[in-house]
Formats: sequence, C-alpha cells, structure tokens
Amino acid sequence: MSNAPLTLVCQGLTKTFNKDLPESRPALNKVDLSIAKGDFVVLIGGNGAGKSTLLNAIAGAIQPDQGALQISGQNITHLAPHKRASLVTRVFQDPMAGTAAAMTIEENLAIAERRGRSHRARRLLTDGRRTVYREWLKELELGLENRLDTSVALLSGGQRQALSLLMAVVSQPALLLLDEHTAALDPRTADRVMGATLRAVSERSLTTLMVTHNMSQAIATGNRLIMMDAGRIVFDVRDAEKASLTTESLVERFQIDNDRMLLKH
Ligand SMILES: Nc1ncnc2c1ncn2[C@@H]1O[C@H](COP(=O)(O)OP(=O)(O)OP(=O)(O)O)[C@@H](O)[C@H]1O
Repeated sequence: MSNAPLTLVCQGLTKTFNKDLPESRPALNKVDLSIAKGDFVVLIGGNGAGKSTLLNAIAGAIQPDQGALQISGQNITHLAPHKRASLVTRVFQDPMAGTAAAMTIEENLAIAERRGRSHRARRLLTDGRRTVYREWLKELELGLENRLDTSVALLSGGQRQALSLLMAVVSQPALLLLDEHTAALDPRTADRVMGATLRAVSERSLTTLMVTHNMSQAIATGNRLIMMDAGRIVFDVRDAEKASLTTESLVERFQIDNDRMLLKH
C-alpha cells in the first residue's frame, strides 16, 4: 500500500434499487474502497456490476442506502452534488453531457474554472484568462486554441469530449471520475482523448477513478485496477502486479465472456 494520504474513502456503501421487487439485488453491496492521493485507478466489471452506481454515489447523483463517503477527509455522504462540485468532477460517456452547447468554448471554460464557487462566469473573461485558456486548449492538441469564441454546438463529438475533459480538470478537483469517457468515440479520436487525459492527469497530479469496458485500456492505464461483480469489489491489484496483467490472464481468471470487455479499442 502507498503511504500517500487518502483522497477517497468509501465505507460499507450499499444501494439497492426497487427494493420491493423480489428479484432485486444490491447494485452496491457493502463496498469498502480507499483511493490514495495521486492514484490512477481503473475500474472494470461486466454489465450491471455496479460501476456506474459507485460513480453516481461518489458524485452525489444517488444517495446510498447505507455507508459513508469521504473526500480529502471531508464527510460528503449527504452533501448535495453541486456542493461537492469543487471536490469531485466527472466526464461522462456522452460528449453532449459535459458542455453547454449554446455557449462558446471560452464561456464553458470560465464556468468550469469557477466550479463550486459563486462568481458569474462572464466577469472572468479578461484577456489574461483568454491567454490561459489558449494554453490549456493547446494541451488537447486539437487546434481549439484559436477558436475561443466558437459555439460548442459546432464542435465534433471528439472535440466536445476533449473540452469536457478540460472542464473537469481545470478546477483542480480532489478526485476526477471518468465514466467510459472514450467509449462513444471512434478509435482514433478515442486515442487522442485518452492521450489528452493522461497528460492532464499527470500535469495536474490528479487522483483519478476511470471506468472502462476496454480491457487493453484497463491494463495499459493507471497504477491500480479494481474489478466489480454483483455490487462488490472482487479483484484489486496495483503497481507491479497490475503491470504484469494480460488480457488473457484476466479473461481466464474471471471467465470473462463479455464481448465489449474484450474489445481491443
Ligand atoms: N436508476 C436505476 N434504477 C434501477 N436500477 C438501477 C438503476 N441504476 C442501476 N440500476 C441497476 O443496478 C445494477 C448495477 O448497475 P450499474 O449501472 O451500476 O452497472 P454497471 O457496472 O455500470 O454496468 P454497465 O457496464 O452495463 O454500465 C444493475 O442491476 C442495474 O440494472
């Protein structure tokens, strides 16, 4: 285990949807999970394993039935989603989800920069901030640095997703959640967005939890891998042990027969 301070602590997180149905099973079943500051954790698991429910609980989109959540030592179990927005940010699978289409790139960035704070975005659009935004956009390597006043509605799905990523990191959150954020993109664009992700995470030393169905990506990315099944964490490896994993060994170990998880891209 690392000696770094803990960024995320989930204790006994439990959530059951539709409890009154006889066939209902917990989506989260007493999940204990601690993530150290600076870790890049990859979360895998078959359909219905509980991955999105875990991310939803961390982001505050759902309330757990039982259990507690802390980020950077602060108890956030009952904190409203907008009140945890300065602590935890998220990039969704859908490129349309993370940006405001009717606003320009610079307006979106100004809002993201003030996430969790109350100032009005427009007041921040000074030449000084525009210079900073150009630098940030350059990091994406998508040529957006010269299009600050372009409406986001005119961007491609990949460009919007890269902008969503930037918007999720510029406020320097304690925890970045990536929810299959490259899965809806074509392979080439997915690689570029993943490259921008790795640069953004490393340059800002962000603590990250990423869900993916792509086993090759899961093996190649991050320093810790966890697998969920039926609402529980069933596998948890880090560092050298993670680095020695192969797609074949994981498939054999967990008898994975989910085609999506075996996709190479
Ligand atoms: N809002 C909801 N209402 C009812 N049931 C839900 C809801 N969200 C999730 N579930 C159920 O909880 C279980 C876990 O779902 P979850 O979406 O967390 O799995 P997942 O690992 O993200 O799966 P996938 O890879 O298919 O997205 C599933 O049985 C799912 O049907």
